This record gives sequence, C-alpha cells and structure tokens, in this order.
Amino acid sequence: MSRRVVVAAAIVAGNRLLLGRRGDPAEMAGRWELPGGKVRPGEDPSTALCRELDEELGVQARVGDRIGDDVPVGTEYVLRAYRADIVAGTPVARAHTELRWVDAAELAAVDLLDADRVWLTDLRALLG
Ligand SMILES: Nc1nc2c([nH]c(=O)n2[C@H]2C[C@H](O)[C@@H](COP(=O)(O)OP(=O)(O)OP(=O)(O)O)O2)c(=O)[nH]1
Repeated sequence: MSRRVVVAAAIVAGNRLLLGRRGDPAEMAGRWELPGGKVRPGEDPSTALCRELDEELGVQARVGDRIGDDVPVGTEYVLRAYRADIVAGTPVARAHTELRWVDAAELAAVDLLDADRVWLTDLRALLG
C-alpha cells in the first residue's frame, strides 16, 4: 500500500518561521511542527495545504515551492513541505495548543517532531 501524503507549510515572515504546538496524540503532545495535515484521496497536495491552513490557522495562503525531501513517517505517511505565504488573515491556533514565530536560534532549540528535524537545514536557510 502506498503511503498517505501529509503536507506541511513553511510560513516565513521576516526572519521568523511559524510553528504550531501539538496537543495530541499523547506521544506528540507538547512538540512543535509545521502547520498542515493529510491530503485526502484525489486531492491536489497544494489544495490540501490551503485547506489545512484555513482550518488550522484561519488564513488564506498561497502555496509555493517544495522545500527539503519527502520524509517517511512510520509506515503509513510521507511528509512533504512547501513554502507558503499568508495572503489574508492572521494565524490563530485552532488546531494547536499554541503558535509561535521562531527565529533561527529558537528553531534550533525548539522541540520539533522527529520527522521535521530532517528539514532543519532547509528551514534555517529560509530565515536569513
Ligand atoms: N501537520 C503536520 N503533521 C506532521 C508533521 N510532522 C509529522 O511527523 N507529522 C505527522 C503527525 C501525524 O502522524 C501525521 C498527520 O498529521 P495531522 O494530525 O496534522 O493530520 P490532519 O490535520 O489531517 O489530522 P486529522 O484529520 O487526522 O485530525 O503527520 C508536521 O510538521 N505537520
């Protein structure tokens, strides 16, 4: 069976990247991630990411280039990151317990999900 794609957004403003803190499941609670979620069957990944950003953050976004390589997560998922820009709205934590804009030093120190750590160099490069 092929892995389901999970899309995630690198949203950068100035020299800061937007992260969300997961409230669930228990093994991921309290750790930080890029906003996003699972692509539905037949859904275009960019469309899925816009939908997730609307649902999770309440923003309208424009999805840009992919960053980093796909990262397998467990046996079920493959995680894929894109640049994204907010075109309308201000992010609100609808699906996360907290949102945070991090600079490069904070990104290095934050407790990111394991899969996302693979992208640290790519994410760092976005922050100038
Ligand atoms: N959104 C997101 N999920 C990630 C990241 N890194 C990572 O390992 N994951 C994992 C956590 C989950 O096992 C899986 C799917 O994420 P999700 O729970 O956000 O998906 P979703 O919003 O569609 O959730 P749901 O419909 O099942 O409630 O991907 C990341 O940076 N962003």
